[in-house]
Amino acid sequence: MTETIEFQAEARQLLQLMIHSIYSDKDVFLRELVSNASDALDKVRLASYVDKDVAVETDDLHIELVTDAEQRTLTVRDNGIGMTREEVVDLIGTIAKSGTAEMLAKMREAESAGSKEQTAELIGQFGIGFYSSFMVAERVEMTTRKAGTAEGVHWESTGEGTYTLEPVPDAPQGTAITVHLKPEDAEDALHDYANPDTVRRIVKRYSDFITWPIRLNPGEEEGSQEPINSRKALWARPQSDVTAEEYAEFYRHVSHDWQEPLETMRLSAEGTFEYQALLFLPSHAPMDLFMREHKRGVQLYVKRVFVMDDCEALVPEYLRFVKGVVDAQDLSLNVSREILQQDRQIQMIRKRLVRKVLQTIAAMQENEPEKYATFWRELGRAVKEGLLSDHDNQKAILDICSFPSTHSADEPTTLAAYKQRMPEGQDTIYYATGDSRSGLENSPHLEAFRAKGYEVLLLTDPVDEVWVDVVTEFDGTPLASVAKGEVDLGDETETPEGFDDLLSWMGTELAEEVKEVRLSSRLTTSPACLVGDPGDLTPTLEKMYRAMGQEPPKVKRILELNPSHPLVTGLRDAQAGGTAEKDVAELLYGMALLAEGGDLAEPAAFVNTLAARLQKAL
Ligand SMILES: Nc1ncnc2c1ncn2[C@@H]1O[C@H](COP(=O)(O)OP(=O)(O)OP(=O)(O)O)[C@@H](O)[C@H]1O
Repeated sequence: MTETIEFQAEARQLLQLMIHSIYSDKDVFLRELVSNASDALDKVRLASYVDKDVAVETDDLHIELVTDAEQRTLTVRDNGIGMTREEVVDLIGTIAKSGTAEMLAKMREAESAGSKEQTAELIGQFGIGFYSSFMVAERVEMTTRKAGTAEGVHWESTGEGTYTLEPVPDAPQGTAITVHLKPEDAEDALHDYANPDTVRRIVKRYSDFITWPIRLNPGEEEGSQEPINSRKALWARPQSDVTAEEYAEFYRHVSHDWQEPLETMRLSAEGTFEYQALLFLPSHAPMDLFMREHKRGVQLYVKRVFVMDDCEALVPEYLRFVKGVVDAQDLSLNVSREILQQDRQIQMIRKRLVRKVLQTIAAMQENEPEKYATFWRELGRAVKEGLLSDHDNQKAILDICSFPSTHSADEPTTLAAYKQRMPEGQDTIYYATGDSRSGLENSPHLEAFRAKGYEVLLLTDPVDEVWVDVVTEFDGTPLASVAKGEVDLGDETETPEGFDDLLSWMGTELAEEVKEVRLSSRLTTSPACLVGDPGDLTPTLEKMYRAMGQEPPKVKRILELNPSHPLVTGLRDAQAGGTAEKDVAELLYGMALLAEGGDLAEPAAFVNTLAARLQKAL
């Protein structure tokens, strides 16, 4: 009985992109199929270790490639874990990946802008796996049987909207995918994938490191049982033996990222806790970096046997973009994720891995500033989370951070470089936090700092709002917000006198809005600004809480007045003469709020008060 089922909407859109083949390098479809087959073999071996009773065959695990020039087909077969009917529907008929909708939206944008390269780049970042076979196929057939189950299933589709499913009583364990090839088209870089030489070349190029034997046309006379790949685990080979290209291919295999890695790292330890690791930094932020369900972690192997993907225990959250493999010698293959979190050996490996990554970034910063700049632009936002969570490495993380500042419009600065530029008399690193650079640059809080020639860090990432409360100094120099606490810029000017009555009058009039009214030493041109106490929530943080659906505690701030501003001295005199009115105090407060880019609680009331005042002045 054959069933016809529709692809999920996102899957349909992705398939259309494949069929109309926006990706120029079509050979990669074979890499994707071989990569999936290799994963399936890893899984079946693990299943047999974990549960000795399941009826899985693990005798001759391998991948088979069969070409048929007459029928114009290429078949990729594995005797791995296979899929149940439900899994076929869930895994092949739908795309469960986070970020799909976003990626498709971006892709439509790129397409309507006519940028083919950009579309290809997006799809490369996303990774498309099995669907890439539709770049070269008129039709794809798949027969699969889940290891340990009795019945298989046959899947077939032209990629246009629907697929069919049919039970297969006598399917072998694992998955066979037959690609019915489109005609060869040299101009479109569509090679003859029914030609064994072509297939051999592609496997050598893209899949040589796959540890399972890949056999080409094994049943035939000219075919043989000899694998066409060299099967060496890259992380176990001497470093000098492995080429950059081999690393890059392996990176693609473990990360599903089609772009080159930014950095490759090797580490190993001998003795009681023996392990080897091969790690990569990506050259761009993965789609799901800031999504709740993002993946984290590297693959864990035990004595060359794959144990799990995304091993969280090996990588802290803030380094979730690190990809690669850790191969440990003395762990049980049966380990669960929970046990791993407690395992001493894993904790030690994790510690070293973190140090290695931080050192690699530091070296990049020192020796390859452009590469570092790329890294920081793409992934710095995640790294900064470590300032909060990884206390032991806080200093090392601070060292590799760079921040936009008033020093340069486009080049961020490290804290060390900031310190070197500090003029005589400045003993604090100043920063401002907020939504946008331009908002911060124009905020009244910066006035006195600018006047004194003090550089200010302009921190606009959401995470900046949080780590600044935890990190209080860098190399012995305190960090301070320009919008919090009292500032002492070391000026010898005397405290202006005669404002006490004004301050207490305004304090009373604005008691609903602010907790204190005081004179400011941070203003040169604006009449007033709002500041917080050191532990207070900032307005941006308040907004972030609201955006997450939480109502933060109401924080009253402090209104600071510029004693040399005519509006302030005028109001002082009016107050002394008994003619000051509450609405002027409210206007001053509203102006301070607007100047820092804040939102008025009642904009209409503010405008009415302002209009009435202006009328009087005309
Ligand atoms: N040969 C196979 N044997 C068993 N399961 C497979 C096989 N090929 C694909 N699958 C299953 O289908 C899922 C989807 O495969 P697909 O290639 O589309 O994406 P992926 O490999 O998960 O990720 P990516 O798209 O980034 O390559 C896989 O995660 C796997 O569970």
